[in-house]
Amino acid sequence: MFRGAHGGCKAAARCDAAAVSAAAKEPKARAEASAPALDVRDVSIAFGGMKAVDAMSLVVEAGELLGLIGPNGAGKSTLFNLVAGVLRPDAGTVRLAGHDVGREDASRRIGRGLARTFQIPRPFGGMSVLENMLVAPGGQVGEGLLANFLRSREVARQERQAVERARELLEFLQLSKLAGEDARILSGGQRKLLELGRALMSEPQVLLLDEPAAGVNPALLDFIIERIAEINRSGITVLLIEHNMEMVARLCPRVMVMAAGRRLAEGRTEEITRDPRVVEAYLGGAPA
Ligand SMILES: Nc1ncnc2c1ncn2[C@@H]1O[C@H](COP(=O)(O)OP(=O)(O)OP(=O)(O)O)[C@@H](O)[C@H]1O
Repeated sequence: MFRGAHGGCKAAARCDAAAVSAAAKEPKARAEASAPALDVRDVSIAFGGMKAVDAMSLVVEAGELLGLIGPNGAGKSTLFNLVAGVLRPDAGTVRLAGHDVGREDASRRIGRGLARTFQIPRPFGGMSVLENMLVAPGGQVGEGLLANFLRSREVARQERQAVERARELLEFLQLSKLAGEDARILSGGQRKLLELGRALMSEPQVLLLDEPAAGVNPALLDFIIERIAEINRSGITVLLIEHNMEMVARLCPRVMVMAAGRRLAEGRTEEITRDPRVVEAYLGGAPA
């Protein structure tokens, strides 16, 4: 992704959908044509007897940008962890492009085209912004060390490609000027952008975004919304957890609402956000 035939993103604002996604068009993990990008069925997990996710089902069609909303503690991030393979469900199935990934760990799921961001981005301090981009997803720094050890022309070529891709993504995210800076100097919003860039490095087909607007100033918020829209237009399926309803309204034609671990409502965003049950859940009432 973001390494299009045009030779990269010379101007971030012009980094269009064609440049955005080689990945979405290159069928890395070739999907069954009709299968949803993500299909979660009756998934549950309990922590110490408390059901954080309770028989939750959710379908995201290929190319869709679905919002996942709900009050604090509803189970949204836990659901992401179940989809990403960080947590194993007590019951239920998770399918990516038709493949049951229940037995696969997080790195296998990344290999199937799944990527995610975290609610609180934690860039590697002491490393530059560019170096952060080059750390394998999940922080597998060891891969870089091994690559150094086994250096060959092929490895060197792959590394050059990765650096090129990282630079294009930084351009796309307007972080190029900061490429050589220690990632610790980034603002909250810039950290969110770096997190997004790191997720895009693996050329995902399905992207899970956990509150990309949290702690972002209004000026940067517009830019992040625009970039997420561009990523989705490139063909990448997006599942977006967000409390910022402006972002949800602008990006998501459809939303799923969770409360107390369960699906509370689902449908067109403008209708769902007016649904009295949803309003009640946000005001602290328990779901019916
Ligand atoms: N590892 C864990 N151990 C114990 N309880 C957990 C764990 N992870 C989540 N929980 C609990 O599960 C419930 C759901 O939490 P989760 O973070 O998934 O909610 P959320 O909808 O993402 O909330 P928020 O919008 O505040 O991020 C909460 O009660 C939380 O305290």
